[in-house]
Amino acid sequence: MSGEKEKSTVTSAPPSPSPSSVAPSVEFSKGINGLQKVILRESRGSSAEVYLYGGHVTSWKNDHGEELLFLSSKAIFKPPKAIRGGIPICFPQFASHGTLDQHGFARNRFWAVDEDPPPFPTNTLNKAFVDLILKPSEEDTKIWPHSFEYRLRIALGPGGDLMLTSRIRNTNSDGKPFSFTFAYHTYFSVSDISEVRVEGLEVDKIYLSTPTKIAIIDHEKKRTFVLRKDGLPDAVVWNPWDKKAKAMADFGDDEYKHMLCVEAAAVEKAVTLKPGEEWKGRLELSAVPSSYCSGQLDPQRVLQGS
Ligand SMILES: O=P(O)(O)OC[C@H]1O[C@H](O)[C@H](O)[C@@H](O)[C@@H]1O
Repeated sequence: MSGEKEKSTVTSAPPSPSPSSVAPSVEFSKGINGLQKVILRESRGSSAEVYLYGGHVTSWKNDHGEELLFLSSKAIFKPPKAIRGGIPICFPQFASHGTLDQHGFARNRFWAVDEDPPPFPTNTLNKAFVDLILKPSEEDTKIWPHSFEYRLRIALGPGGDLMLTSRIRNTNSDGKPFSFTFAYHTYFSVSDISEVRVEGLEVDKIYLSTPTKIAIIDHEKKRTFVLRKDGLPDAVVWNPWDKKAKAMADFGDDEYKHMLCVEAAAVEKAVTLKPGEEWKGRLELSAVPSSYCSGQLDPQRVLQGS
């Protein structure tokens, strides 16, 4: 990892009361290169780290302290470069499907802590969570001429499940709708890419209308990641493999062996919101002992040229 050492500065109170003896906690501290990060801890020991830069989850550990996400040892924690690994947010554009830079701009903007988010229907008791918000700057509206409020809740459940909920609202005052594509570009940490199966899929493909549950089976680790998604019909599977890995400055030559991106996405059909309308897209990740099997993805139903 590049840059300065991390240092802890501020500790906040837990976000909600907990019936268990050790309450879930939320701690604000300085991470790499002094960038602000939030550490979520759950009572049984699992944890997650979120950088305000990008609204980016960089770490998710189970209650044995094992890292479940891949983060490149060469990740550059310096704007405007997006952090390589963890869970980058691709918004308002996935990949190069549009006029913006690859994957849009949400992943390289500074998000703020949302002090007073509108209520969530879900129960937050016993969860460590943080609410972030992104609003466009004047510069952003020059490249994407729309006004929006993007609220992101990142929560760690009592069993160590990681939940990301995005709520995106059109706040245009000119009466105009806007459309976007989206992905949670999750980098899973795997023992050895040759020992991993995603329901028998190939890499660098966009799978359309997938099941809402996807299993990533790591045979060597005897661990299965279960991805559940809502509001996100598609899934992207990506690994750069050897040649592309060598060409990427922020990625180690051999690191492709230890990562796999499976991305819950809305790509085929852009989401369109009228002023005042809100979209919700949810990702829930859990890591369970193998072997788990969800529904099969259809290798015939892929978006060509992805
Ligand atoms: O290098 P990035 O801009 O982070 O993009 C990384 C990758 O993201 C997606 O998964 C795309 O399908 C890939 O084609 C792309 O290379």
